[in-house]
Amino acid sequence: ILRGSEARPHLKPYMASLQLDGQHVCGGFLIAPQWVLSAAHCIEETHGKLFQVLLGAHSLTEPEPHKRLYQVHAQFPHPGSNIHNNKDDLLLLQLEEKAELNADVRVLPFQREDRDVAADTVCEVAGWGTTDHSGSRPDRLQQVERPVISRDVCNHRTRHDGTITRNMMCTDSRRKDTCKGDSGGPLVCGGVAEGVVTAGSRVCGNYKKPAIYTRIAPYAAWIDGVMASADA
Ligand SMILES: NCc1cccc(Nc2n[nH]c3ncnc(Nc4cccc(O)c4)c23)c1
Repeated sequence: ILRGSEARPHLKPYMASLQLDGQHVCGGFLIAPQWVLSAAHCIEETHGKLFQVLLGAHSLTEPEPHKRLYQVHAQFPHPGSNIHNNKDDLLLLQLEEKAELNADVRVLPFQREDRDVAADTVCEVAGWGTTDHSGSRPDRLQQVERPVISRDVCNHRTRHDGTITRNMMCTDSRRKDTCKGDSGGPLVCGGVAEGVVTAGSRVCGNYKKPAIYTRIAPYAAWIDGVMASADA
């Protein structure tokens, strides 16, 4: 998160840190006791490495009462996702067991009504992603508020030039923005997860490249289907 601020500890109890060999690589969030939603791009280059999910954390290193690392029982990247574009950039992770829910570990509801969030709506996004252009990584969860921009503005020739589909949404990226390691985290508008951070052009903090999110509502049936079909 570029030019945001430290989140109030444990006030975003749905936040997950996806870790490879003990290092934060992506965000994610708890959508059900045994399920975390993140971005499909987050499992690139994970072959053979230990992939774990940290819940209940504010600091990535300090001991905290309800912090716990979960093994991943199964991973379900969306079948339409691929490494060459941002389409269907969603990942469902089934934890080895149901997370113990408490003050620091809570499920976040996601939007099921497939209707665009109005432009200028101020939403918030949090993560342990890089906080500057030199790639500094924070120990404690950061957050930033960002206004939604319309798909038409985001698709302008000088912005994302028509690549933003109706399954995506954008927020203004002038100065304050998401960045490397924030992928997979939720864009929260009015207490509901409306989108999932996708890297897109990977540019951070440049107003000409607005932040892109995969909208969740169009995928509600896929999410429900995977959760229903996976073994208990
Ligand atoms: N703002 C959109 C967005 C959301 C999520 C992730 C991202 N960026 C990135 N995702 N993956 C990456 N791998 C390498 N570099 C990256 N961005 C980067 C790194 C250093 C300086 C800088 O200005 C930008 C990214 C960008």
